[in-house]
Amino acid sequence: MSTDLKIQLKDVHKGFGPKKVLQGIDLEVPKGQSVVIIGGSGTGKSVMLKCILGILNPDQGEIFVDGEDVTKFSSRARKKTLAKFGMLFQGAALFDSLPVWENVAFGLIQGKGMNRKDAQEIAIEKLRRVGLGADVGNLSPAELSGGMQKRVGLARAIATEPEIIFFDEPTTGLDPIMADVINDLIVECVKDLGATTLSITHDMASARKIADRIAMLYHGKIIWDGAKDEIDSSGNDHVDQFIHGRAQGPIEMELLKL
Ligand SMILES: Nc1ncnc2c1ncn2[C@@H]1O[C@H](COP(=O)(O)OP(=O)(O)OP(=O)(O)O)[C@@H](O)[C@H]1O
Repeated sequence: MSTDLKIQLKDVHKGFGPKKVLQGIDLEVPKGQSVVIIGGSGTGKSVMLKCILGILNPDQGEIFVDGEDVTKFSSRARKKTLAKFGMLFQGAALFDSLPVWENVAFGLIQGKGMNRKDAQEIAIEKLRRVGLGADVGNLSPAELSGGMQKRVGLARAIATEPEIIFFDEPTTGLDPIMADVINDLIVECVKDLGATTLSITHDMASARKIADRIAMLYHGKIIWDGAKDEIDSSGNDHVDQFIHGRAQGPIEMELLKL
């Protein structure tokens, strides 16, 4: 594998019983690039991310992170690799039992063993980076609006200054303007860090903003992969239907089968 590739999937398959979800995924994410995976509900976007993170084991295929096949890792080696990742989950996934600053500092304290005082300082700096004042640090996540929670989730994702960041539906549940604000922040923070990112979303406005490259997942395979500027002239009917959100077209209604 080329050293310029941060993440590489080769012929990855994953199913659950008779249900085939991933059916030969090939994907390359070069260092410093932001790739967004689009695709309908239930097409396997989350399953793919979980395979890369080692939460799920693929049935077949290889997944390289920095040239190492993570599917063959021991749990200790996997933990080391996970330390390279930051994640912004759908719905921000914050712990209501912890104040905001401690949510942001979680990876620093638990993952890196940093003392609480230093971790708190970094957390407040990261909160500031995403437009939140130090006072927000002492609130409970339950006291925040959805947009603020996403900011906190982003601050947490960048707190350990990871080499790779996964964004899982980063704009879900936000109004279009707040979504755009979060997209801008994501782009800025990723640029600051020089991070490599892999994101999944249904939101084409978000994909267009945060991606260098877009890949579309359909029926277990990447059916189109190109620079984001090429997506409007992809020449692929499935891609066209998806990006224009048309009910009619070659894509079957996956929902009917779920
Ligand atoms: N642990 C599991 N056990 C059984 N089936 C699963 C499991 N995880 C996912 N699936 C199935 O795999 C398929 C793909 O799910 P996945 O969550 O990856 O879809 P997705 O593309 O991320 O969808 P969405 O955009 O709606 O979040 C679904 O049919 C789902 O039911």
